[in-house]
Amino acid sequence: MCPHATGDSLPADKSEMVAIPLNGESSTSTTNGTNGAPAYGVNKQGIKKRGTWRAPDAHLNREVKNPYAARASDLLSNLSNFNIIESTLREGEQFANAFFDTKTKIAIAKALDAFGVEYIELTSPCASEQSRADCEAICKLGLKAKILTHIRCHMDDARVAVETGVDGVDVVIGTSSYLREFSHGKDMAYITKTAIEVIEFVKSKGIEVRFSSEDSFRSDLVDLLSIYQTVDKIGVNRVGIADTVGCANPRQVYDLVRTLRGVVSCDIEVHLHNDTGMAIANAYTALEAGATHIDTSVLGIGERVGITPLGGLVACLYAANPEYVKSKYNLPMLREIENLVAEAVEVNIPFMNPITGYCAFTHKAGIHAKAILNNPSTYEILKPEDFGLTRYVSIGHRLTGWNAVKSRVEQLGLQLTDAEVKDVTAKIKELADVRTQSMDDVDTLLRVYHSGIQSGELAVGQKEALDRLLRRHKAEAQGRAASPSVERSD
Ligand SMILES: N[C@@H](CCCC[NH3+])C(=O)O
Ligand SMILES: [Zn+2]
Repeated sequence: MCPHATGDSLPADKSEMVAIPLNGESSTSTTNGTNGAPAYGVNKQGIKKRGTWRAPDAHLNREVKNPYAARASDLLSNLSNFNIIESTLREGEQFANAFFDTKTKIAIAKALDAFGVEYIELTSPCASEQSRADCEAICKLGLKAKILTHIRCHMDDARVAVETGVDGVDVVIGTSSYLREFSHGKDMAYITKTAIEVIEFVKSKGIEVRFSSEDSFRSDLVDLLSIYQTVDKIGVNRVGIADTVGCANPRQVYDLVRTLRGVVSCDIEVHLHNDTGMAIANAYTALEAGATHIDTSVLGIGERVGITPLGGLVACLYAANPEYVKSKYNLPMLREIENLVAEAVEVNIPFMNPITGYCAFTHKAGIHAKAILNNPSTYEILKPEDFGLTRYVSIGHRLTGWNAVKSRVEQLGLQLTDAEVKDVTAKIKELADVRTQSMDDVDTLLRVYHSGIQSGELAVGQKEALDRLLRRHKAEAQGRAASPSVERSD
């Protein structure tokens, strides 16, 4: 029997886990609710004890260290085999503040291509004459990414799209009763007939074609599966699911994608709006359920609050499989792309943005700082260096700890004992109770403290002596600022 099954010996990272009994259960009847196997370890007396957590499939005598490790259903998962359809130049153009001139569109397309997205989706050439010209210009750039354009499910649009030089055409039409009744006014029979016509026409031109419903999560499931099955049979390359109003939750996304995966053999794309903040989670779960393509935009810009953001999705998928994501994309380019788009649409990068938010790699609390300095993985799931960024430990505040201060002392090349570092840390906290200290303030304090110790004017615990040294330093600095001529040698 593997040691974990006895509950006596656990991997170190599980040793602090507490087995939580379900209501009214006896220890021996504890099950995981699916196969009758004990979900939690029991000792000989049948009493659950601290540290007796067991993986649900431990009864199979397998060495299972990670409760989230792959299960049979994970064979569907495309977390390590997906494509990004980057739609900043289509969905993103629908952001209220977006206006992209040709030069900006080309700069964004080139940056996305250098980052490594598999597809770039462009506004319909039927939207305006400039949109058509820009689409043609981007097709001529010779990028590695495939270029798609996005059209209504209509032959007039399809005829224009196939002449632009794109690698594929993304066709969309509303299927929910809301959109059928209040938007285009067509029934499912008409939609199906037109979809077949458009798909066969685009295919006849030798380019990719995707058929997507719109407002999929408020569409009738039978209608959806039936039209997807029809277009799959005539050889569509991808079918698309769109959470157009951002109403779906991860379980609904999993269920719909999983069901569709069993019905069609073509690729499955998902397009997820972020109205309730679910867009990244929904994209993740769509991949788990077997989706193959995810729509993104830089910073998530799009209609209303937009769609799955490229950076957030990359962060989430990096956490799932860092090596795969690193091998696929030029991660250090992410910051440049986000800055480019932020500037173009005149917004700031949100402070809580994954990866590039201004404090994404800043550690503050003393306990965190100490652990981070010993091993960054303690409080970081993303490695800043993989994104060309740097970790920062903030120390000029009342939550600071002496370990973080010691690290700064060493960076500055100062020699202080641990007792002295603790002493100067107390002073930082005292000052930070009045106002947060800048890095400059902290460095000055450390230098003054250090020279006081060196000269013998200061010893641990001599608060008044330290205050005197600080006052003297301040006066000298002010004197230098008031009479700069004393610095001159002539
Ligand atoms: N922006 C539209 C189009 C979706 C097409 C899927 N890529 C929507 O959210 O429904
Ligand atoms: Zn959309």
